[in-house]
Parts: sequence; C-alpha cells; structure tokens
Amino acid sequence: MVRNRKKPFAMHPRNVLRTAPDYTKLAIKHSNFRRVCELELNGKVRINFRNEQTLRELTKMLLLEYFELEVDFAPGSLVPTLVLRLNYILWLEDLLAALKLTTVHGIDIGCGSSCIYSLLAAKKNQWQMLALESKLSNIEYARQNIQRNGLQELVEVYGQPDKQNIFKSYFEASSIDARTYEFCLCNPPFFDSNAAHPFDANTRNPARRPAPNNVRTGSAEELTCSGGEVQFVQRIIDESLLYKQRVLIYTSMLGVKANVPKILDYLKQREINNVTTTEFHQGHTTRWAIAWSFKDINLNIATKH
Ligand SMILES: C[S@@+](CC[C@H](N)C(=O)[O-])C[C@H]1O[C@@H](n2cnc3c(N)ncnc32)[C@H](O)[C@@H]1O
Repeated sequence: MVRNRKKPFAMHPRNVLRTAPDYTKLAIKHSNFRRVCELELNGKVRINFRNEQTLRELTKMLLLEYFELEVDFAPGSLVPTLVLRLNYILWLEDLLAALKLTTVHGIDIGCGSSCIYSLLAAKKNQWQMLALESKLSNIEYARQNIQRNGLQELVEVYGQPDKQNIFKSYFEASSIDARTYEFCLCNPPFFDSNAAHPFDANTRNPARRPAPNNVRTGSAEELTCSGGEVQFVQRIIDESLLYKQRVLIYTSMLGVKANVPKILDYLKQREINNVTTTEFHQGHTTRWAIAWSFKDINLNIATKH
C-alpha cells in the first residue's frame, strides 16, 4: 500500500505518471495535443478533462510520449485513461514477478478499440497477448492499432462471436493448440443493461468521494451488459471453473467498491480460496481488482496503487 499525507493512496510506485507530466512542455512538443489545450493567463496550459476530444488527444499524446505507441480510437468508443490501465499492468507484473517466467502469455478480455492493455503489455514487457473483443468496429480498430505499432507478433485479436462467452469460443476453436496463459485481465462492461436508466447508476458516495474529473466516454454496447460488471465477472469465474488449467491467474477490475464483496462471496461459494484484491488510484477515481488462482501460488503481494 502506498500512502502519503495529501493523497491517502497514490499511484503504483513504478507508474511513470506518478510525477505529474509538464503539460506546457508536452503541448509545445505535440501539435494535436496543443490544439485541445487551453492557455491560462500565466502561460501555462490547462486541460479540460470534461471534454471528450481533449481526453482523446491527451491519451494519444501520453501513449506516444511515454511508450512510443501510436493509438487511435473508434469514433464514439471508450477513451481509456492511461494511469489506471498502467496501474493494472504494474500489479500484474508484481503478481507474476515471483514466478520468474521467461515468456508470459496473457488474455485481455474486451480489449476495446484502443487495445490499450495488450499494447502496453506487449510494448512494455514483450508479453504475448490474446485480445478478445465482441464489437465489430472495436475489433477493426484494435487490429489497426496493433499493426500501426508493429506488434502483430505479440498481439492477436480474436472476434468474440457470442457476447455471453468469455474464453469458451476461443478455447473450443483452438482446442488443438491448447496453450496455457499466465494471466487474464479485464475491464468489464460496468453498467446493467437491464436497468431502466443504465447510466444513472450511482457508483460513489458523494459525501465521501468527490465527483470524477473526467467526462464519461464510450458507447452503450461497450459499457453495459446484462447484470453489469457483477454478472460479467461471475461469468469469468464460471468459465474459469471450466478451464482451470488454461490460465494461471484470473483477474478482473471492478468499478464499484460494493461489488468487491459480492464477487468474493461468489468465489467463496465455489470454493475458490486462493484470492486477493487490490485498489488502483488516479486522482478522485478509484478502481478495485480481484485475482484468483486454482494453483498453489502466492497472490498476496497485495498492494493498493
Ligand atoms: C469497458 S470496455 C473496456 C475496453 C478496454 N479494455 C479498456 O479498458 O479501455 C469493455 C469491452 O468489452 C467488450 N465486450 C463485452 N462483452 C464481451 C465479451 N463477452 N467478450 C469480449 N469482449 C466483450 C466491449 O465491446 C468493450 O469493448
């Protein structure tokens, strides 16, 4: 757990964005980013996190500046924030470190149009990634992003034919090549598509946690599913029971704190006991993550980032 006095929980200690970027310098260097910046009277640039176009250019610029990744997003699709994605990758690095692996194979469940987790994992760590995605335009953009960055040898996108499936379609289609994976990761569709007003769901206690800085981005198809993130992660758990041998460490992120005990209970009911949780922090935004394994490995390097 990382604590300092001003921010009770800070970013992962290895997160390159832990030191706030100098946006004025970056605006001078990156013209597309410069176009969406606002100039203050003192000559410093200001970023309007509530503007979607600004967030797009900001994430593109940060991926280029810090990881030499050139990424584009499908129109109207989710624009990922880099800090949280990076915290997740760094936590996976920590979970895998003790295993001293020479090659790592991972599965990115719902890679989005950016394919951000797989691109970061491949570029930063040379991990071999299988990216699963169900939305057609996201599959196309994800493949273009991989190609644009010359990462075809490391990242494969599989078009998920059935949104109810997690691993099943791919594992059944590739049963001859029954490879094993060291981890899976997931940023699940968050909202419940069965709710009368899915996007109105209150995810935070306003008295204790201030409103997020960022505008929400992404289409209903990307952000909702039947039963929201709880049912999505329950499906990952159900399929993990079918394919215990295929993945060493199963993980998923969760957007709502109250959903963590629900998932822990679900795991417990299924007698999955090798479990850990963590937190990711970016400004006023907190996310939770959960990991479980059927193997006798130590997951309890647990930290809050
Ligand atoms: C919340 S978005 C996350 C996108 C990206 N990973 C990120 O963090 O920016 C969830 C993604 O999962 C995809 N998806 C939903 N159900 C899926 C399924 N059963 N298999 C694969 N992808 C799925 C959606 O289309 C969407 O792109």
